[in-house]
Amino acid sequence: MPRGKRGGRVSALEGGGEEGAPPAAAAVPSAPWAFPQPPEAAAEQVLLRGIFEIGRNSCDVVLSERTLRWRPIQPVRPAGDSKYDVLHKEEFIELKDIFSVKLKRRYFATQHKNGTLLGITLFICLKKEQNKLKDSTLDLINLSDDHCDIWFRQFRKILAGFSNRPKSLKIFLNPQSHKKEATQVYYEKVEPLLKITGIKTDVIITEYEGHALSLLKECELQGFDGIVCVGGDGSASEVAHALLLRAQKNAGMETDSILTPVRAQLPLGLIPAGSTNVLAHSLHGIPHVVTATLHIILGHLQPVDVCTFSATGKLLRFGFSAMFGFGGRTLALAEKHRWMSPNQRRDFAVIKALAQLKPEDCEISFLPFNSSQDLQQRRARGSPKSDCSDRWQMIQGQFLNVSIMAIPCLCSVAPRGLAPNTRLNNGSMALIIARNTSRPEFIKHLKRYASVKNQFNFPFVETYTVEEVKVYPRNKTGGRHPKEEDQLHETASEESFPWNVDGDLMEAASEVHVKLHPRLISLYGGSLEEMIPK
Ligand SMILES: Nc1ncnc2c1ncn2[C@@H]1O[C@H](COP(=O)(O)OP(=O)(O)OP(=O)(O)O)[C@@H](O)[C@H]1O
Repeated sequence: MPRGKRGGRVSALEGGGEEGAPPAAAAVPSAPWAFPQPPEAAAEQVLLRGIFEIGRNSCDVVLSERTLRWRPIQPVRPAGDSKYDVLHKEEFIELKDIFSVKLKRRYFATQHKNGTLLGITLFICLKKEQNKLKDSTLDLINLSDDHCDIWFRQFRKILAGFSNRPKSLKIFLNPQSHKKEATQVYYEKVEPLLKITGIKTDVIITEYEGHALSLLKECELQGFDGIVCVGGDGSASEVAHALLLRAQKNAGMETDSILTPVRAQLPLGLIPAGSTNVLAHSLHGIPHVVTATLHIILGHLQPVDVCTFSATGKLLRFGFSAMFGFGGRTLALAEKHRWMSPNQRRDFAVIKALAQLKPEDCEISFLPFNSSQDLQQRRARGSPKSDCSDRWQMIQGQFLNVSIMAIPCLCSVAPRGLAPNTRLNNGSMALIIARNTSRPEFIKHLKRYASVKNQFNFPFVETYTVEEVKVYPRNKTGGRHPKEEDQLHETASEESFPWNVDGDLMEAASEVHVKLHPRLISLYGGSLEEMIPK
């Protein structure tokens, strides 16, 4: 039955709603955790049926296995009055969008206990435009204690049945992120929602770079259902790396050389509060604090691909994306000017790196992604490495920038993503290479990221879908002018090259080996495939 005729999804319940906004049912396409259509009422077992006042109408309310439906009770109507059908249409919410229930009471000014019962308040998650989630409430008014008690218990029972929702979270908060607003973001927007839901929290305010990493090596995680990071990409990536490192240690693996790492034991939630929030943006389709919080509360989990970065056979770190060449130098310059505001130092670093634009003489070997089922199965069985040795390809030359990305890397300057053809968990990475070209051509390529045009449609840009990459800078100093040398030393230490790994500076002296590990970590978030492109 078409949804429009059946009725709307809690459209009238948002306390007047947003001005000019269409009803939620019409405006909100289904997300991956939503049924595209409400389940047929007839097919569902009815759990409770009763009368509540909803939005000033006395309603016939039906609670079934998956939905809560209500329809205003109509007086006997003149036959054939079709207006009534439209005015008194059925509305519904899906139970999986409810995240808390409370008894609603009225208290007088001096009263702190035993207020007058008014009914039940449901706390629900609404899907809005552009992948945004919003919290809202639905009041079911009925003054009868017995009536409300039965319904309240039933809602509590339903909520307890969502076993994937976290009950206890360990939270790492970087107070220095962006313009130092992470603390305010957490206490004003995140904590109130966690409190309403009854989620227990242990909040740790990080004191220095690497603090979360060192705490996560040792701290007690028994009893926690997930970890949350409040901050930007640097913090998020540090916590993800720490969680994965801990998982390897717990599994008794040598963390120096990890070929097939084990999965992280706890899921990670990312609350975007930094100057760059590429990870959270890629995960949620939007860098929005309430959306991120609601994904955590509702236990929406996404398995996400992760890379290992190794040099001379030793693990350097886990990460989701990397840039070498222009991207690495820009970050190195920005880090040297930390005293500037985040936006200032980013703009300054981009301009300076462009002014000093230099290609890197490199050899790049890569293993192209092979999606064939046979190969995937052989790999799952742990077949020897030699199986794919003949598939390695090698390119060499002068490269301005090399990007290796396991996730789409959505951000404000590239709303479709730095690697728009990659997904969070498609088992492959994008290798994007910009060969040497003139500065104006390279700038044109960079500017394309912000537009809807294809940023890769340049003769000097090559893209590959890969599983592994080895980047070998051939000669750091050979043939350079002394002045160029000085400029290089401004961006990296003597014998190493700057890499930008998830917005963090990583310096590596020799060949860096990047390998993709499918679905290595679970992050709280929606699936980008199902999200609405901007
Ligand atoms: N109390 C602290 N003081 C200084 N640095 C910290 C502190 N806590 C964490 N850090 C480090 O700050 C770095 C950057 O933080 P984060 O990514 O959260 O913010 P950001 O504003 O996005 O940063 P950036 O300007 O680097 O993009 C992280 O690498 C993190 O380890």
